[in-house]
Amino acid sequence: MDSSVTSTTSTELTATDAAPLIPGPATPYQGDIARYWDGEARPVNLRLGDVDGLYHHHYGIGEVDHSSLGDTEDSESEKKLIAELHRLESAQADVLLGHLGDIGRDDTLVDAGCGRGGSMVMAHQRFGCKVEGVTLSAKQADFANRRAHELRIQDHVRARVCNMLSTPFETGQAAASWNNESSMYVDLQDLFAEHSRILKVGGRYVTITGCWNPRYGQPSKWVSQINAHFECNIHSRREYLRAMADNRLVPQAVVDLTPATLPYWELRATSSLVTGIEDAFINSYKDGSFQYLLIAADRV
Ligand SMILES: C[S@@+](CC[C@H](N)C(=O)[O-])C[C@H]1O[C@@H](n2cnc3c(N)ncnc32)[C@H](O)[C@@H]1O
Ligand SMILES: CC(C)=CCC/C(C)=C/COP(=O)(O)OP(=O)(O)O
Ligand SMILES: [Mg+2]
Repeated sequence: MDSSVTSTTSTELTATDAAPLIPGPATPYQGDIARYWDGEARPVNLRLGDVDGLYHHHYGIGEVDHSSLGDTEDSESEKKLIAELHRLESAQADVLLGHLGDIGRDDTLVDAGCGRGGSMVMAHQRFGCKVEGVTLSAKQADFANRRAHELRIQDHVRARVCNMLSTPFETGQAAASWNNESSMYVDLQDLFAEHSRILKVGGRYVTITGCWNPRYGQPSKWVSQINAHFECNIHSRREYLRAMADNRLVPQAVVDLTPATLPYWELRATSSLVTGIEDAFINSYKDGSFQYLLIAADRV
């Protein structure tokens, strides 16, 4: 499924009718990121998504339900472990959506860096509203739109190939917007300026992100390893708060999800679907150099 590497170039992203063509990546870096996600087909993402059709590219939170895993190693063990990892990833999205505030059916939400669209589907199922997503990857946008069609929610859930720093949304159009593990690919001042523009006054912005901890001093070797693995640039916690303050986004909740995500990583490290990045997350969360953070902010 979806395993081929795209043949498009950085300047000519293609899209289907469902994912209308928007001008290509603004920078060569964005072209690299578009190619990265166009070519991504890791079993740890596809097999988890196959559990119930919600395809996530983010990590999990919450206690592991050991009773769901069974006591003995048998042919079903791996299936149970995959289902449990997926449950924890969906729980993460649930927590993010729970911080969006009161959302009505007539509202529009924006998912910046929407991936294959799992969070968008969950948002629509929860609020009944429109959800607009943007991703640099034409493959991801097509995938998300295909899922929306299969679920017959294509009138409410739509992904587009688009740079989240320059979106087609009207000023003040969004009741709420979010980045779920997608803010480490962009400059935060530019990102929050765009969220601030598209959010209505009184609207809510939420991010769940990995950030380096200023108390550690500088990005640790584990943080550098995660950056290299995903071609991203993890920001510090301080940078998030400063860039929000500069762009009329006032934190209403800052939640350290690090203790809540460790069980997910420790379980994932025992699975056959490991990708090799598990130790970097576990070690950096444990030595305090890296944090898994939720920030919910009011647009004032
Ligand atoms: C780790 S995935 C997260 C996907 C999704 N938020 C989720 O939780 O499943 C990162 C996403 O950010 C997107 N992204 C990175 N830079 C972007 C940019 N400048 N504009 C739009 N999307 C971007 C990628 O295309 C990818 O979909
Ligand atoms: C918290 C941080 C720093 C996240 C970096 C962004 C990222 C790649 C998220 C997970 O994507 P994925 O679900 O495709 O990754 P994996 O294949 O490892 O599950
Ligand atoms: Mg994943």
